[in-house]
Amino acid sequence: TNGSAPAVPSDQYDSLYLSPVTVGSSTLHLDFDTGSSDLWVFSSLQAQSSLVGHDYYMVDPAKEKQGYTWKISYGDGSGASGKVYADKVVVGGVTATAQAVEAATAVSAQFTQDVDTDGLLGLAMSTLNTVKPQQQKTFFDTVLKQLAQPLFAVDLKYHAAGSYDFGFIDKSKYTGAINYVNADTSKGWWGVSATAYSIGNASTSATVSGILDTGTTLLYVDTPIVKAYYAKVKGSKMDNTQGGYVFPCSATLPDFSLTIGGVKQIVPGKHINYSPTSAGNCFGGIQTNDGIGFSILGDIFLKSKYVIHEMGSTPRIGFAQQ
Ligand SMILES: O[C@H]1CN[C@@H](c2nc(-c3ccc(C(F)(F)F)cc3)no2)C1
Repeated sequence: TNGSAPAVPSDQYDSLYLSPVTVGSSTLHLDFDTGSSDLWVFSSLQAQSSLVGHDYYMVDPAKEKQGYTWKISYGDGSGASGKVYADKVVVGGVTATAQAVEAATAVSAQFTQDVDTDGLLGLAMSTLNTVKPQQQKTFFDTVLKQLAQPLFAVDLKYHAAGSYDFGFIDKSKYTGAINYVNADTSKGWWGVSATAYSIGNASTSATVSGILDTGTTLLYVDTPIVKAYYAKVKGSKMDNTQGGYVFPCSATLPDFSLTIGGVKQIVPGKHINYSPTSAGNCFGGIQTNDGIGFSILGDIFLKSKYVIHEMGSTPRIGFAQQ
């Protein structure tokens, strides 16, 4: 079976995208994350006070994987931990009958406060799964053999609902050719590399290696590239209080592109105005990766494309223009 689930922006800035998932007998709204590999949910194991505003998984003790635990932390210091159950998970009509469901016993304040997010569904390689004593499969790995094609396609949109397709490529969601490159999955992520970047009409040769990450809001690249970009934005500055580059909301933002597989993957300038700040200017969608040594191609990069993640004998990534 194949299937498709909507990806709905959680707020007016596309901070994250939420998709409906049936877990056991509950329907939750999860953040599909191609940068991690745990399917974890808010659950009835938590204190009632932590569940206010959230949908949550009613655990069935008979389905517990006795002695299994999980604990995960994310780039921003948020995180969660808990116990593991084997239960039915349905995404867009695609059913995993005994999927490892990681039920939270504790979640960080950032998650408790984000009342729209009821958990995450990881879509990176299962080698990054945090369950002990035995690593568990992602939803995608669990359903892989029942899919017509071993792939899922990501169609995140700018200030609009998009979708995640499982097992098929939807021709109505893109124009032009799909440009495929091999994926570097050796570190557990969907890794790609670019041979150049461009700011407006000016192109610069550079090696930009990065991971595709639907769970990260912005586009994080090496500092010299960030500086070169905002040098083209009048009135922009690095604002440490706001935690990144900001600019006047009226500024005209140049397009940015990364050349992947010989094809320029363009991020429209409009997408790079992420949100207004509390200080009356606007926060950039391109920010520095703080020298972590690789780029994070998050939603700002992804939301103008249809991106196919194919787990064939050689993992590939296909880019097409929305
Ligand atoms: O680890 C990397 C894998 N992908 C990135 C990711 N980060 C989150 C996240 C979602 C929601 C929240 C909160 F609700 F604000 F707490 C925090 C982090 N989801 O994927 C980082």
